[in-house]
Amino acid sequence: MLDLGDTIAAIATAVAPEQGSIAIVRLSGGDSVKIAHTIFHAPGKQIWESHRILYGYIQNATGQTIDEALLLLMLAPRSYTREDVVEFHCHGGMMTVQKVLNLCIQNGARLARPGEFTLRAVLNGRLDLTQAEAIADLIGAKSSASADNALAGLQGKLSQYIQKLRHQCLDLLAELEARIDFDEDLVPLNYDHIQKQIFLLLEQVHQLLATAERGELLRRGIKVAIVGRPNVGKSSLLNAWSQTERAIVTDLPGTTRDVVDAYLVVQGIPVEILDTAGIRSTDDPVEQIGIDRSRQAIQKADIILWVVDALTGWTKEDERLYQELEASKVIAIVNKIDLTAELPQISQIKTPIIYTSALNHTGIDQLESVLIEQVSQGKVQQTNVTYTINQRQQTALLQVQQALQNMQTTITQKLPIDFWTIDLRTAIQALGSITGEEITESVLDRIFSKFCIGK
Ligand SMILES: Nc1nc2c(c(=O)[nH]1)N(C=O)[C@@H](CNc1ccc(C(=O)N[C@@H](CCC(=O)O)C(=O)O)cc1)CN2
Ligand SMILES: Nc1nc2c(ncn2[C@@H]2O[C@H](COP(=O)(O)OP(=O)(O)OP(=O)(O)O)[C@@H](O)[C@H]2O)c(=O)[nH]1
Ligand SMILES: [K+]
Ligand SMILES: [Mg+2]
Repeated sequence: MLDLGDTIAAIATAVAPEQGSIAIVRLSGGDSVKIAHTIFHAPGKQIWESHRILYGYIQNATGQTIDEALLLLMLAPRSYTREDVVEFHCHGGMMTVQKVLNLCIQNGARLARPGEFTLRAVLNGRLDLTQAEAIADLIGAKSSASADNALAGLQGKLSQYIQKLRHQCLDLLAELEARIDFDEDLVPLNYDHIQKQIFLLLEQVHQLLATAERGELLRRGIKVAIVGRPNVGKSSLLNAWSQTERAIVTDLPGTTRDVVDAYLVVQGIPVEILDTAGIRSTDDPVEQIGIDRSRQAIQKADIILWVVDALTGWTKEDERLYQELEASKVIAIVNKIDLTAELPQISQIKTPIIYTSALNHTGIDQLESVLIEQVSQGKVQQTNVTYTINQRQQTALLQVQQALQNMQTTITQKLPIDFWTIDLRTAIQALGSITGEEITESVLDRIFSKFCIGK
């Protein structure tokens, strides 16, 4: 399944027509250098040494030149995968890299699966699992804060913390096992001291678990749908907020037909905003499809901005549609406050209310802070740690927490030490699964299948 003996090949850079002045094809494995010698011709007296760049031509079997290129050689173990790695730095675009990749395959390499270079880096001990997961996060980062967060993971901050916890558990296990084997020769166990140690371990686990929510927000971001009756200023709000002219604005109700999206970053969290067609009953089949899409956007969104016009306020129709929504997901927006000195009071709803003028760009700051408050709902705790855990790591840490809590009970009930160690071993195993010290192939598959090809 892992096929570590193969030499793998992939395009390591993004492939797009007429884009990317340089593109990289990468080889890793025992035959990399042999394949490189076959297809790459370096004129003159250039030396094939590790961490050197060679200049030359990539040629096919008939001697035809495919590209003028640079070759970077990184010999085992001084490479990303710790295997022999060869990179061809070719011309960009679509055709050349594809031809060079094919040439590598014809000469004995196999196409790499998604994440397979990084998988090899893990299996060869250069990265642990948390670092590999951080690499996928770094590539996928949509805000500077999420990139910083991923980089902290890549630099091993999270894995050091987990290793420290695991070693504390292992030390405790050793102490307990010594009692099982040579009870008579040792001083009696100090129960209070052991309970204290477990308490401290649990506190650290709790600290880590508290980062999960923010981690999820940073990685995944949030989706916000702007909805409401026609002409209340939904598209104007999208434009004002994103400081673009993404959406068409006119004074005609029913202007927006399709869902229009814009992307921005709020307090480090990537936010996708969806502007939707105004909801009303209509005979126009095109408008009706747009309204169906508004309803789909409502389903997909984490937060719904329900916009009303300050002049008309909260109408019966608003009330009817609002009843269909999940109130905890809604923020009410009273827009066009520049048109009236008397702001409508909306007493019917428990949802937060923000007053804006898309025309004058007012109320946007307040909208942002209420939005972040709403999505985190106090669950995003500010801790002094820079890294965050992902869902897989959270699941494992919850197992650790459960096992340590079980152990507390076992001790309180004065059960024999053998029972304590069972719980402790469970905790140790779960901690090991986070960094990859104790891991199964199916877990590896699940993690690396989410990677892009060439990484
Ligand atoms: N062209 C290119 N750029 C790249 C990568 C790459 O693989 N190729 N990387 C891929 O992710 C990242 C850099 N990561 C790398 C990590 C380690 C080694 C490496 O050769 N390490 C050896 C040698 C170190 C040394 O000589 O001191 C080692 O650690 O033993 C290379 C790249 C980002 N940029
Ligand atoms: N005075 C004032 N006018 C606004 C404001 N926001 C929007 N408008 C105007 O209201 C009209 C409708 O704005 P849109 O942004 O197209 O409204 P919409 O909700 O997207 O409309 P549909 O897509 O048709 O549902 C336009 O003439 C806007 O210029 C505001 O804050 N103040
Ligand atoms: K409109
Ligand atoms: Mg609109």
